[in-house]
Amino acid sequence: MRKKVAILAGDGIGSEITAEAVKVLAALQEHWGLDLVMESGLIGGAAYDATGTPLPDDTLALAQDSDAILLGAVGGPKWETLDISVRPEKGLLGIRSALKLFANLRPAILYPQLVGASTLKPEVVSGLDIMIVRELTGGIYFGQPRGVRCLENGEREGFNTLVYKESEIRRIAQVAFTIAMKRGRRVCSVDKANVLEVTELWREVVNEVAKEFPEVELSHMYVDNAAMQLVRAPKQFDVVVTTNMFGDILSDCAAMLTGSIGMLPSASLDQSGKGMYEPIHGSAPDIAGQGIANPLATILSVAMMLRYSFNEPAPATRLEKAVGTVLDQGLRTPDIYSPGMSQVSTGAMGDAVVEALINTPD
Ligand SMILES: NC(=O)C1=CN([C@@H]2O[C@H](COP(=O)(O)OP(=O)(O)OC[C@H]3O[C@@H](n4cnc5c(N)ncnc54)[C@H](O)[C@@H]3O)[C@@H](O)[C@H]2O)C=CC1
Ligand SMILES: CC(C)CC(=O)C(=O)O
Ligand SMILES: [Mg+2]
Repeated sequence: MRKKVAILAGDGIGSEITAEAVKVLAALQEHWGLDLVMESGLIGGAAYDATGTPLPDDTLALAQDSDAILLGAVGGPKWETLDISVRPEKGLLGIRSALKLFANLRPAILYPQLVGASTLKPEVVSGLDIMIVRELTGGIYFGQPRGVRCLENGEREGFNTLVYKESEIRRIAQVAFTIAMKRGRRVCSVDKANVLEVTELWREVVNEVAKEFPEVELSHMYVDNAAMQLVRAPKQFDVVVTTNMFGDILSDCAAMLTGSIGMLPSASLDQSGKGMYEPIHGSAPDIAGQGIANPLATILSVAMMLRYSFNEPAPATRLEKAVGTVLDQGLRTPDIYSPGMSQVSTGAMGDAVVEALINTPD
C-alpha cells in the first residue's frame, strides 16, 4: 500500500541532512518497490519567515495526513531574539504534541568502525547498544504555568512547571518494558525522586508497570548518577526510561559514546505506531551551509521509519548494514574523522550509503 512521507527539513543543516535521507528513500522506492510518495512542508524558522508561525496549519495537516514524517532540525541564531512562544523550537514541540508523539526512542549504538571516535576507551564502549526511551509530550517542556513574571519588589522571576500525570508515566513505562522484552530485559528508570515529588510518583508508577513484566529486571537511578554512569560504564544500561528533559540531556551525552551526535537517530511514536523520525541533534548553525554535516543520524532515522511505521524490517536492516559498509570503506564526515580515513562531504556520504544500499547483499 502506498505510504506518504512528509519531509520537514527545517533550518540550518536540516535541509542538507534531509536531502541525503530523501536520496535513500528514493533508492528504496526505485530498487525495492517501496511504494512511497514524499511531500515537503515548512517548519521552524523557515516556516516563521514564510508564514509568521513556526508550525503552519498546512504543515500540521500534511503531517496528520502522512504515514510518517521525516524531520531535519529547527532553530538558529536568526530567531533567537524572538519571543520564546514563537521561536522555531515551538514548532517542533507543537508538532510532537499535536500528533501525540509521546514515545521518543533514541538508540545509542556504537558502530564497531567508530570505536576510536568514541570519547571513551574501546574496552568501556565497544559493543554499546542502549535504547533511551524519553517521554516526549509532557514534563517541564510542556507544563503550565510557565513564563516570566514581575514580583512585587520589581524583580522578574522565570518559572516552568514539571508535571506528569500517572497515565503519562504508565504509557511511557509500558513502551520501555515492551522494548526491553525484545532486548536485554533490563530497564533503568532515571529520575530525581530524592528531590522532586513528581518523579517520586514517576518511580511508583514505573514500579507498578514492572509487575506486568516479571521477566524484566528494573532498576532506578538518580539522573545525576545516570549522567556519570553513562560516561563511566555505559554498557551497564540496556533500556533507559526517563522524562522529557532528562532524556533530552542524557541522549546528547550518550551520542558522544557513539562517536558523534551526528550518529544518533530517533523515532517519536504515538499509541498507534505513527511516527516522526529525526536525528537527535539540532540545526548546527556553526556548520550549516558548509556541506560537512554528518547525515548518518538522519539516514538511520529512515531505517527506524521502515521498522516502526512501515513494518519493513528487511530494508531497515539492509540500510543499517549499508551505513556499516560506508564506514568500512573509511568514509568519514569531519565529526567522525580520524587519521587514515577519507574525509567526505554530507552529499558524498549520502551517495555512498545509497550505493552501498543498492550493492549490499540480503
Ligand atoms: N530537534 C531539533 O530540531 C533540535 C533543535 N535544536 C536547536 O538547534 C540550534 C542549535 O543548537 P545547539 O545547541 O548548537 O545543538 P546542535 O545539536 O545543533 O549542535 C551541537 C554541536 O553538534 C554539532 N553537530 C550537530 N549535528 C551535527 C551533525 N549532523 N554533524 C556534525 N556535527 C553536528 C554542531 O556543529 C555543534 O557543534 C538551536 O536553535 C537549538 O534550539 C537543538 C536540538 C534539537
Ligand atoms: C526543542 C528541543 C526540545 C529539541 C531537542 O533538543 C530535542 O528534542 O532533543
Ligand atoms: Mg536535544
